[in-house]
Amino acid sequence: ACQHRLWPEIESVVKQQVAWARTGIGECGQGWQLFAEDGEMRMYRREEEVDGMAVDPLKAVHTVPGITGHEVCHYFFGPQYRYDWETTLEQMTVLETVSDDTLVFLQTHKRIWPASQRDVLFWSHMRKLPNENDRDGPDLWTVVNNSTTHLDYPPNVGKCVRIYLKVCLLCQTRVDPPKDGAPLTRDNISCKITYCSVVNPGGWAPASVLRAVYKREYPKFLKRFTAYVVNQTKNKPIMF
Ligand SMILES: CCCCCc1ccc(-c2ccc(S(=O)(=O)CCO)cc2)cc1/C=C\c1ccccn1
Repeated sequence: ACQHRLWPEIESVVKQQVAWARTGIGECGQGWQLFAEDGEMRMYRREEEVDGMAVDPLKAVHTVPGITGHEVCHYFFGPQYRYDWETTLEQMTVLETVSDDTLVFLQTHKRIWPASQRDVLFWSHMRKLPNENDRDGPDLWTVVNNSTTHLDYPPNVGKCVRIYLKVCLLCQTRVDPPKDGAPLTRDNISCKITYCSVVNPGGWAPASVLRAVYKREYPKFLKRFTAYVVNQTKNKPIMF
C-alpha cells in the first residue's frame, strides 16, 4: 500500500484531519453553533458558503459507554456493515481494495427532495494512532474518508450530482479498571468519539434545504451508528 498512487495524499490528509478533530470546539475559535444535543452527544456547525452553496463544517462529540475506539472504527470502516446503519444509502460499491485498511467506495444516497440525487466517490482509511497524551493509555483509532477520482466513474455523468466530502471519525477509548482487580468488562470502558465532516454538495442545492437535511440527518446518523456498534459488540469479547 505504501507504493499506491493514493499513499502520499492519504498520509497528509489523515494527519491534517486528525489534528483538526483533536482541536477542541473552544480552541477552534468563534463561529461554532451548537445545533443538536442528545445526552452525551453535542453537534456543532459553522455556516460557510462556497460559490453560494452551503458547505457548513460539522463537528460532533459523543461519549458512548461499553465500546472501544477500535470497535467503532471497525464498524464504520467495514463495507459489510454499512447498509445496517447508513440510513440514506441507496447503493454502495467498493471500487478498489488498496490494502486491508484502505478502500475506495462509490455510494449513491437516496434523493432528498427538491434537490437532485447525489453520489460520492471517496477513499477510506483506518488507522491506529499512538496515544501521545498518555503513553500507557489505550491507542486512538481513526477512519478518514476523502473524496477522490476514478477513471471509470467520472462525476455528473448519470442522474447523480457528485458531492465532495472530507470526514474524520476519531475515537479515544477510556478504561476505568474495577477497584477489586477483577477482569475488565464492558462496564469499565467507554469511547469518546469526535466526528468531523465537510460536505460540498456539488451541483446547486438551496442552502436552506441542505441545512435542513444536515440538521435532521446528522444527529440521526450518529445516534443510529453508535447504537448499532453497542448492539453488535455487547456479547463479543472487547476489541481493544
Ligand atoms: C441535497 C442533499 C445533499 C446531501 C446528500 C448527502 C451527501 C453525503 C452524505 C454522506 C454522509 C456521511 C458519509 S460518511 O460519514 O463518510 C459514512 C459513509 O457513508 C458519507 C456521505 C449523505 C447525504 C444525505 C443525507 C445525510 C446527510 C448527513 C448525514 C447523513 N445523511
